[in-house]
Amino acid sequence: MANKVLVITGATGTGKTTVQDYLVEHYPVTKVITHTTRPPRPGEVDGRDYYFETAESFEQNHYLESVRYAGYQYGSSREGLADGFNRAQFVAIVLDSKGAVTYQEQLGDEAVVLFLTVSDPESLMHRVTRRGDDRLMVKQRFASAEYQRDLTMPLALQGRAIQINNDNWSQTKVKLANLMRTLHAD
Ligand SMILES: Nc1ncnc2c1ncn2[C@@H]1O[C@H](COP(=O)(O)OP(=O)(O)OP(=O)(O)O)[C@@H](O)[C@H]1O
Ligand SMILES: Nc1nc2c(ncn2[C@@H]2O[C@H](COP(=O)(O)O)[C@@H](O)[C@H]2O)c(=O)[nH]1
Repeated sequence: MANKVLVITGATGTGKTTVQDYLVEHYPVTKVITHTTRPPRPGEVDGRDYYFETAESFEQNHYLESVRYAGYQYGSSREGLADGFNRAQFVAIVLDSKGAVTYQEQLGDEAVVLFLTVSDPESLMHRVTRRGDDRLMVKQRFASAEYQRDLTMPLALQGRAIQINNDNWSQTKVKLANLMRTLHAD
C-alpha cells in the first residue's frame, strides 16, 4: 500500500477538523499539525490543535505552502508531513482550498483531497457560533474573500478531489468508511 496524505478542505464550519479527528480516532491515520498566527479558540491547545505562532516565530519555519486566511497566517511544513509518514502510512491535514491545490500539484497521487460541502451555507455560521468562536472573529471570517472562495471546489481540484456533503454526520461516517476501505485496497 502506498503512502497517502488525506487533504481535508472546504469552507469554514463544513467539518474539516471533525472529519480529521474522526479519522485519527478510528483509523490508522496520523494528524499533521500546521502553524498559525491566529489566537487559540477556547479549548485549543498548542502542539495538539496547531502550533500557535507570533508573526515573528511564524517566519522561522520552512513551509511546503503557506497562506493568509481571514487576516491570519497559516502554514504546513515538509517536516510535519515527513514526521506523520514516519508514524503512519496515512496522514491527514486540514487546509484551505488554496493549500489543497498546492498539495495536489506538489504531491500528485500521494494526495487524496476531500472537499467538504453543506447544502445550506447559512448553517455554517450557526455551527461555528455553537463551537464557541469569538463573535467578532466570526463576522470577520464570513466577510472574508477566503470564505466565499472555499464554498466552491476550485477548478484545479475538479475531477480529482472527492466531494463529501457533510449535512448529516451519520452519513458522512459511512462515506469515510467507504473511502478508507478503498484506500486500504489500493
Ligand atoms: N455533520 C455535521 N452536522 C452538524 N454539525 C457538525 C457536523 N460536522 C461538524 N459539525 C460541527 O460544526 C462545527 C464546525 O466543525 P469543524 O470545526 O470540524 O469545522 P471546520 O471545517 O474545521 O471549521 P474551520 O475551518 O472554521 O476551522 C463543530 O462544532 C462541529 O462539531
Ligand atoms: N493552506 C493552509 N491552510 C490551513 C493551514 N492550517 C489551517 N488551514 C486552513 O485555514 C483555514 C482557517 O483555519 P481555522 O483553524 O482558523 O478555522 C481553514 O480553512 C483551515 O483548513 C495550513 O497550514 N495551510
